[in-house]
Amino acid sequence: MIELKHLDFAYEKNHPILKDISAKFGETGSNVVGVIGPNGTGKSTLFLNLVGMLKPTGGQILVDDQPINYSKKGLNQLRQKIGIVFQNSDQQIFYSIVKDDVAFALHNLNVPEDEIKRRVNTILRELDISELKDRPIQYLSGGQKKRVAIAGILVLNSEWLLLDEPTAGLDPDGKRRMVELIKHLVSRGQKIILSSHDIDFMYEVCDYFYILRDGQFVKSGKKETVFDDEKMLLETKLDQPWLVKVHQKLHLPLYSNEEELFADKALRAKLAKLE
Ligand SMILES: Nc1ncnc2c1ncn2[C@@H]1O[C@H](COP(=O)(O)OP(=O)(O)OP(=O)(O)O)[C@@H](O)[C@H]1O
Repeated sequence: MIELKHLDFAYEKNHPILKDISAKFGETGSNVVGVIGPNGTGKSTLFLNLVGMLKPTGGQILVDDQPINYSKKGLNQLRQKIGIVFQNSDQQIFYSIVKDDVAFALHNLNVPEDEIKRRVNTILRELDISELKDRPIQYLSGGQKKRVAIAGILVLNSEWLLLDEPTAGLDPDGKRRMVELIKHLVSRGQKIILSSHDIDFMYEVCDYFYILRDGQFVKSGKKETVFDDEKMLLETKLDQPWLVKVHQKLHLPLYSNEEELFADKALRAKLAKLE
């Protein structure tokens, strides 16, 4: 579990970005946690605090009940528990060829060569990018680069995966593939914390949400309830997921994804009667 205890963070003195945030990620049994909020409210800053790249200016972060240890050794250990994929995947590319880049962190941890090969091959297969193995990263598409960046983190088998804006720049097909990938990772036990402005994408993949406004969590809850207050969402410059709108305004059941809606036989029968 990742616990935030009265977390404060400021880049500059007297200009707080995160203010007295307390939360327990993983406590509710939710495996996919969404952090949503308007531009510049501190989502990326929060993520960088969670992986120890930024140090809180107040309060603390506990991972499995232990405060983060900011020594080089402590941060290396933390990376094996929490991995992050940045919004801009280019920021975390260290080698020019895919397989070398994915192996980068394992080399740093002195994992034996044959074990590295095995893990890299397994993860590339799992992410459906085996054919990219020997390709130069600079010629890959944005979606392919994103997958390579995710592979480079997953190869560490970390318990938590932080994805900052994973659908940024992806076309509808890339977005669908990202949904599938997240669902696949979750099905094999991966815990994920996500941030994205794409509210329908977030509604589809996350099961628990934290709403961040002006550096504080103003609301948190399960996907079934956290979006029920349209006024509060508008004040926070957020939209309701379209399935929640359909539920509230047309009094249809609350579906958790599009497929559920289109597969609703009772609804289809009612609509057929109207024709
Ligand atoms: N390195 C930095 N130095 C100073 N201020 C920064 C730095 N990085 C971010 N900020 C400021 O901190 C605030 C929060 O930024 P952050 O990137 O965490 O927000 P965000 O919620 O992730 O935004 P977005 O939705 O646009 O990605 C912003 O006002 C931003 O300008």
